[in-house]
Amino acid sequence: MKTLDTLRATMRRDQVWDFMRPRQGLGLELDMSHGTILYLEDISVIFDGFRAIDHLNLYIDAGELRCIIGPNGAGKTTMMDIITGKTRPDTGTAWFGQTIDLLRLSEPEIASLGIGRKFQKPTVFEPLSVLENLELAMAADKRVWPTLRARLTGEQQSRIDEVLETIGLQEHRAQRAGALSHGQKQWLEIGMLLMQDPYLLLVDEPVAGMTHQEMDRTAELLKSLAGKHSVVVVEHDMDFVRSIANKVTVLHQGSVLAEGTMDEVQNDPRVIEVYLGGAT
Ligand SMILES: Nc1ncnc2c1ncn2[C@@H]1O[C@H](COP(=O)(O)OP(=O)(O)OP(=O)(O)O)[C@@H](O)[C@H]1O
Repeated sequence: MKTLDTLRATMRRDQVWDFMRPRQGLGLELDMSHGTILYLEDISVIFDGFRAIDHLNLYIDAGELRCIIGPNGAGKTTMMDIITGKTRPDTGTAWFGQTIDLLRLSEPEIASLGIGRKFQKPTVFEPLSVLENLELAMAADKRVWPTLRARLTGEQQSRIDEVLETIGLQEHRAQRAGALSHGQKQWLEIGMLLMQDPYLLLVDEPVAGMTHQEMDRTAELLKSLAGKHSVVVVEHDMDFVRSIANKVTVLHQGSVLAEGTMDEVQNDPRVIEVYLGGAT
């Protein structure tokens, strides 16, 4: 644990761990009794007169795995930014479950409610081992720090083992994160988010730069998370989307152009015209 102490002394936790903060202190309880975890309704975002999001409506079910596709500039990143509180919409509403108004909460508060975000580039701590990275993610909960300093409790150890198995890095637990392949780093970062047991995971272009084998493994991983978590994946790789998606939402010019199974959206003439073209 010496390395962890050194890191704690040098890093600004509020910067690095905002997205991993434990859900505590807000007194807000997620109510998914209607089966929906996220409601974005009539959302618009205007940047310098340009409508990046235009009357967007999007509903995500509890436990579903949703893929969001769309051409460059369609508003996918801006939509994720609204969910996490990074960007405030000019109009519209964003509810987490039945009762939590996301637009009234700060970015760290939203993260602490159990909305985790994985950006495209992996941001693991390269000098630390896989295990230490997961311990650190768990240590985002300050209450765990005194325990970590001594030894992990049985429960904490089992949680780490469970996550290591989910991300398929059991054999690499002692390996330095910097020595992992690109794909393994991405899985480790997903594992770090899982240590916080998020309700909703937002994943941005998870397979960019991956080998085919890594893509297959990532598909399995994301599919295994559905049910236990709601997962929203933004991805350009159509083969990958086809391999994981039940339901696909196509964004275009800041609103939903089409929604349905991969076959439905791929055969939708409007989608073919603005996005897919001959690319599939
Ligand atoms: N801070 C900003 N100021 C001005 N315009 C912005 C800002 N952020 C995004 N935009 C514009 O809003 C539109 C939507 O951008 P966004 O990044 O959400 O699209 P995207 O679907 O994620 O695209 P990509 O697939 O290329 O990542 C784009 O035209 C972009 O240039």
